[in-house]
Order: sequence, then C-alpha cells, then structure tokens
Amino acid sequence: MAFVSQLSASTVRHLSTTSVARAGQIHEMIVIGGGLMGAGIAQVGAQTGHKVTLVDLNQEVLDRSQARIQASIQRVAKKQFQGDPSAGETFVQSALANLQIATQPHAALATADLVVEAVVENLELKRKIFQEYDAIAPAKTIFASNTSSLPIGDIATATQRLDRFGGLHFFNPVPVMKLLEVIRIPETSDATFQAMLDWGQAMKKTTVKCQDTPGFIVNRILVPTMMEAVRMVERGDASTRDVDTAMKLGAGHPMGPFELADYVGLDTVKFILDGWHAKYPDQPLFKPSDMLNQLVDSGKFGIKSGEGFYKYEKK
Ligand SMILES: CC(=O)CC(=O)SCCNC(=O)CCNC(=O)[C@H](O)C(C)(C)COP(=O)(O)OP(=O)(O)OC[C@H]1O[C@@H](n2cnc3c(N)ncnc32)[C@H](O)[C@@H]1OP(=O)(O)O
Ligand SMILES: NC(=O)C1=CN([C@@H]2O[C@H](COP(=O)(O)OP(=O)(O)OC[C@H]3O[C@@H](n4cnc5c(N)ncnc54)[C@H](O)[C@@H]3O)[C@@H](O)[C@H]2O)C=CC1
Repeated sequence: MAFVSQLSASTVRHLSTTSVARAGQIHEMIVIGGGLMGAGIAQVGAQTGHKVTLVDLNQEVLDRSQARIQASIQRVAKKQFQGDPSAGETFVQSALANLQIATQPHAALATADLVVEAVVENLELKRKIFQEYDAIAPAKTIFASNTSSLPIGDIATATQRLDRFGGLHFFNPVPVMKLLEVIRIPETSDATFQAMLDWGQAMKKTTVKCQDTPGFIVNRILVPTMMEAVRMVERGDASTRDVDTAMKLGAGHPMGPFELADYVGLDTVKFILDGWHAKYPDQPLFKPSDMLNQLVDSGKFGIKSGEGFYKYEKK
C-alpha cells in the first residue's frame, strides 16, 4: 500500500524501547475497517473517552458509518440520560468530538496506543495490513484483531511485535453486547495482556480470558449451533421460521439462529465455517452447507444486503 513507502522515510519516530502502553494508559486508538464491527468498536471507544480514528479504504463507507455511529450514540444517550436531555447532549457531543474518520492511518498511527483491526475475515488481508502498520507504528503500540475465527497467532506472525499482539473480540451490536473476549498467544507479554484487559474495562465491557483456540469461547459454541439449525432445515425436519420461534421461546435466546446469522452476516458466517473446514476437514460440526453457500453466492448476505434467510427493507 502506498502509505508504507510514503512513511517509511518519514518523521514517524520509533521509540527506543519496546515497553507497551502501560495498563490503563490506552488513550489513543485506531480502528481499521469501518463496517458493522469497526463502527461499533469506534463508537464505544469514543463514548468511553478514548481518542479514536476509524480507518476504511472507502470514504463512502466512512460517511455511512459516521451517520450510523451518530444515531447509535443518540440512542445510548437517550437511555442513559433519561430525564436529563442536556446531559445527554453533552455526552453525544463529547463522544463525537473524540471520533475522527480517515482513509489513511498515517497521522493517528504516529501516536496510537492501540490498533484494533476489524476488516473482512480474510487471513491474507489481515496479515498484509498488520505488516504495513508494523513498519510505521511506534514500538509502544499494541496490535489486536477482532477476528471471529482466525488464529491470532497466524495474523501476528506478519509483524515483529508478537509480544505486543493479541485478540480483542467484540460482539454485535457492540454498543449493546457486554462481553469482550481477550485472547493471548504464547508470545503475548503479561504487560500487553493486562493492558488489553484494563482497556476492556475502560470500554465498560466484561472481559473473559481466552486462549488462541478456534472460535475462542463464544463462536466455538455459537457457530456450530447455527449450522446445526441450517442442517435441520436442509434435511426438511423443520422450517426456518419454526426453528427461530422454537429457540426464542423454548431456549430463551433473544434471536433465533437464522435471525442471528442474518444479523452477523452470512458472508462472515461462511468465511468462519470454510476456514475451520479447511483446517479441520474431519470435524462434522464444521461441514459446509449448500444452503448457506447458495445464499452467499447469490449475494444474499443477510440484513446488510437486504436479504438472507429472510428479506429486509433496505435502510
Ligand atoms: C460473529 C461473531 O464473531 C460474534 C458475534 O457477534 S455473534 C452475535 C452476538 N450477538 C447476539 O447474539 C445478539 C442477539 N440479539 C440481541 O441480543 C437482541 O436481539 C438485540 C440487542 C440485537 C436487539 O434487541 P431487541 O430488544 O430486539 O431490540 P431493541 O428494542 O431495538 O434493542 C434493545 C436495547 O438495545 C439498544 N440497542 C439496540 N441496538 C443498538 C445500537 N445499535 N446502538 C445502541 N443501542 C442499541 C436499544 O436502545 C434497546 O435499549 P432498551 O432496551 O433500554 O430500550
Ligand atoms: N459481523 C459480526 O457479527 C462480527 C464480526 N467479527 C469480525 O470482525 C471483522 C469485521 O466484520 P464486519 O464488521 O462484520 O465486516 P464488514 O464487511 O461489515 O466490514 C469490513 C470493513 O472492512 C473494510 N476494509 C476492507 N479492507 C480494508 C483495508 N485494507 N483497510 C481498511 N478497511 C478495509 C471494508 O471496506 C468494510 O467496511 C471480521 O474479522 C469478522 O469476522 C467479529 C465479531 C462479530
């Protein structure tokens, strides 16, 4: 990418030590990828007082994300400051003042304490981005991926900062879901891991510690469950609608598995499943599904494209 060559000879100063941003000292963050997850992570960062730069390749994506973030912050303010609209307005304005959007990370990367990557679920793309960022980020900067399913270790080896690398896995919708999975690889230093846990708390999330195993905790259980539902419908044992109704009313889930798959994005679910199937071909829980493949092949990605297992009104 162009910015590496522009910057490698530039004034970005590499620190002489490899000490990470100290625990509780993550103030400036970059979120790479302004899609569903990146926008949510940037929003929560900004509304919890961090200085955030949201980076995407595409200015149109960024403009849409900014509008979505603004609407979501207003929703949060309405809920948190019921009966005190002026305090709510101050909250909205200070959160928005903490947020910048950019198609290039240069300026923000010179001082960032943390980079959280949330681009599409593709190993080569994530490695390429981190390799480029590694060449220009200061030594103190912690790198983390929000990957749903890829091994953090396979992404981290694109960089020279394995001790300052980890996973920070959020859940959709980020402003609402309270969990943050914090993942370490064997090389992650204790200081880095602690800084990530402390940052999770500063983001007002409940953190759980995870090893770098497929799907960490939640997705290792959730994705096979979703796929069991798809296989049940493929066999003709139940309808999509009935499975969703059953899991909501019989198991107390807020969404049925098909509603949730449409909400997550069927392209993302397919990326996850295909990656695991390639790595663990004998695991029946990770077997590809014709129904899912056909939907994705025909551009039906769920809510974001207007149709998946169900149809949605375009926003
Ligand atoms: C793939 C991966 O790697 C990992 C994943 O993310 S897996 C997916 C994990 N996510 C889930 O499982 C989500 C399951 N679904 C849910 O929890 C709920 O259906 C939901 C929170 C999404 C929506 O809940 P709902 O009750 O149907 O809708 P709604 O009434 O609009 O929203 C509920 C509350 O959340 C708030 N909210 C919802 N979306 C919001 C958003 N984008 N921004 C801000 N607030 C939001 C609303 O203000 C509302 O607050 P109150 O209850 O105080 O009024
Ligand atoms: N959708 C979900 O429910 C969840 C997804 N995740 C993970 O988060 C990541 C992102 O997922 P989504 O937000 O759903 O995807 P998305 O498709 O909504 O957004 C991805 C964004 O990355 C941008 N992008 C692509 N290449 C880029 C580059 N080189 N530089 C900067 N931006 C670039 C795209 O323009 C797009 O806006 C994936 O790894 C996914 O597995 C994690 C938790 C939940």
